[in-house]
Amino acid sequence: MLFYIDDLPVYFPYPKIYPEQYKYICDLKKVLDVGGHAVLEMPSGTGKTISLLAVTVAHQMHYSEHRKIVYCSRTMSEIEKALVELHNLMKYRESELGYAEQFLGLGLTSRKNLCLHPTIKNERKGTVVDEKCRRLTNGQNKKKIENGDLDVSLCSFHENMNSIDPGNYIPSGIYSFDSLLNYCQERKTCPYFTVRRMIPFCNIIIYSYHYLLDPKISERVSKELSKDSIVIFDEGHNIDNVCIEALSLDITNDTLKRATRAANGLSKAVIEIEKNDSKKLQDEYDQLLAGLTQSNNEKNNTVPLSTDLIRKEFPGTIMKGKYFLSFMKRFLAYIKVRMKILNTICESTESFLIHLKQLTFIDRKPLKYCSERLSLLVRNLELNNIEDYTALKDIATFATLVSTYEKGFQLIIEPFETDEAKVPNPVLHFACLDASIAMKPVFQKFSSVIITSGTISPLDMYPRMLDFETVLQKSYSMTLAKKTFLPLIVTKGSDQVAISSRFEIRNDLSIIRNYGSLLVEFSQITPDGLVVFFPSYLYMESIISMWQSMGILDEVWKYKLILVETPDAQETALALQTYRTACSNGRGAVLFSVARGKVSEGIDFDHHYGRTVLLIGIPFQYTESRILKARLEFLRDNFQIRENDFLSFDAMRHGAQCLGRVLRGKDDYGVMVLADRRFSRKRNQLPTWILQRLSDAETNLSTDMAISHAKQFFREQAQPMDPKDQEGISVWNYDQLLDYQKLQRREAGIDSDGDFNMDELELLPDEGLTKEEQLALADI
Ligand SMILES: Nc1ncnc2c1ncn2[C@@H]1O[C@H](COP(=O)(O)OP(=O)(O)OP(=O)(O)O)[C@@H](O)[C@H]1O
Ligand code: SF4
Repeated sequence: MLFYIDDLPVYFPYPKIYPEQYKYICDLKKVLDVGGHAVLEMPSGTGKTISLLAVTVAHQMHYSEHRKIVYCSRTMSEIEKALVELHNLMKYRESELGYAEQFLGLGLTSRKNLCLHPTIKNERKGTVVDEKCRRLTNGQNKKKIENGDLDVSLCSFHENMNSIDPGNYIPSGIYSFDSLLNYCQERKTCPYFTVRRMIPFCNIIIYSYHYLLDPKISERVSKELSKDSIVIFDEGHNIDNVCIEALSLDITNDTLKRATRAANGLSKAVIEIEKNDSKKLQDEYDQLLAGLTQSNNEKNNTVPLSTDLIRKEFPGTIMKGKYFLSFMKRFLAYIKVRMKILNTICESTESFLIHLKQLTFIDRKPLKYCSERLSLLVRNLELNNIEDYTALKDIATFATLVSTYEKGFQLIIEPFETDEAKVPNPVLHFACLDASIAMKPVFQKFSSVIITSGTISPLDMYPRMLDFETVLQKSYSMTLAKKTFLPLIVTKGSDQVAISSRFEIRNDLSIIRNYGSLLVEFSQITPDGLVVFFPSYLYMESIISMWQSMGILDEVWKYKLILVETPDAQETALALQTYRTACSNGRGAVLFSVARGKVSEGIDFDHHYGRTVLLIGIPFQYTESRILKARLEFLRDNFQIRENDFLSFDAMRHGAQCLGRVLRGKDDYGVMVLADRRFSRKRNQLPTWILQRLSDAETNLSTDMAISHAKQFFREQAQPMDPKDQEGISVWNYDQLLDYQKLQRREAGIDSDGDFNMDELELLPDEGLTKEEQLALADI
């Protein structure tokens, strides 16, 4: 359907629209008009993706600024899904407009997924694909390969692109990853570089958060995006964790061993080359200077520096390869000494650097360049076995990060892996505590950033944690013609003993038994698929083994097949496949999974794949973790967010994410069981759309009461529903949409005396209205 918001024609590729979609689109338009950032919560499965695309594409195509759209999503499958929706949208626009618009929409993922090189694409690790590709595509190496100084052949897919104009690597259109690979395979060009180099020419680029949030990557991939681009973070409820992970790393004894081995190997290689091919080292040195001069002049293009000045500016200790390696060995030796401890140490980056300087005379400045310096050395010395250098790369990254950021980080050195361990196995956690560090450049650079998700309550937590201001924070409710999902808070078993996953009591036999009978009863009454979420793997394992000894699993087995999520991705994929088969063939299945795991974040259990979701306990983080403690302290001191507020916000957002898995659209239905007595108190932190459907009578149920509510719900859902019943309530056809718009106009046009304000009415555009409506308005 085509409708107008003010003067903006919005093409929407479905014959009907959900009321919340329309309101979401209107708000997005306002945000784009005024500029500024927004946090929006839209119920799960109500077509957030298409709404975002429809309004941003409409905005881009209609207004002269033609603002580029940068759409960030979390996983490759979600990126693919967005590309499919975009493809449908553009096809619909074409059919309505009568011509195909010049529009390019591409998705970017790693080289590992997009490489076509016959041997490199088979490498298992992404880092190896990256490094091998860089060698074949790096300008200087290319010269050497062409001169015969380097014994490898260039990547033909990359070379073939030289004869094509950068704007013509791919014709306009929307390309899913498969169609991109097919097109490039045919033309013998590289899909990865096609997308990277086409970013300036794209109308919309869809990629993962990291390309924008990770400073190590965004500098290379996203620097050409213009300030007025519209940036969208879909599924943004976890954005703070993505920011933190991008700037955190762990160093273990094993990392140190491998890094030392790599540094020794590199030193040997340098000595060898010095003897046999000293020109190579001189070349490496010259390249470093040339590279530094270029990057410096790109960054500060007003004051170009000469190579001589750069030489003075750049720390001499790491200028030449061999000096740099002895510098790295000194740094490694220092870390080794620091990790020989028996008690946990927490310190700031500042105190780490002071201590480092006192003991080793290493300054902050050379540390800053370590990461870049090492990459160049490994690349230019043309060493094979790139995997051998990954640990050294981690150390160099650590050196760069620790010397770059002064605040918002903590070094935590723990002597033992777990609290019970007796044999030391130290870990150095370099933990970023401040998510706003990675977000800051994004908010500074782009004028409109939209963070949206199905579960992002409480909304005001995000502007506080990420340190930005919004022009709009809004949570949308879900319009339903009949109750299609039933949230139930179960606080006690049928024997009236309270149930909870609280650490102190979670292993009580009565609680385990009550959780067990809840599971048995729900397996009995749930048609097809039942998904159970536990707060952690540890708890899931212990409760499963206790259920086994109590005979509970045998009982569940009578009604459903039992499958379990594990940390291994392949095992989990197999379990999921079997789960789906059992749901489809009528056997029915239970899937045990964990909140914060892969299943809870990215897998949809639509229709019969998920008729009940059972949340066993509140998924709090492990509060004894020192990293978490440090983060809580940081949030309290800097953003005035109290520890408990953050912990319960974090647990509830992950809980809500699990609940949302089973409701994937208006025609879907399911029961959401929140089984922990603490949910009763914390229910206000649930997303508005869930809270609105939670009646007071369902917030303190025992197992038997919950079962009777659920039984009745399933019975009602089994009655056939006429889709017409939904019309006007949870879906609007075109006429109903116009009625609503008219109503809105009327409301806007009524002045304080209750009369129509004719001036205002005259200002309203009459596009989008039928002839009769325009006449009716004119009559008024
Ligand atoms: N107006 C509509 N009419 C019919 N189907 C629609 C409509 N809007 C969206 N859909 C379809 O509904 C499905 C769910 O949409 P989508 O995945 O975008 O939901 P979502 O809000 O992003 O959910 P989540 O945030 O949980 O991923 C999609 O298959 C989409 O094509
Ligand atoms: S240029 Fe493209 S095809 Fe060639 S190695 Fe790199 S990613 Fe693979």
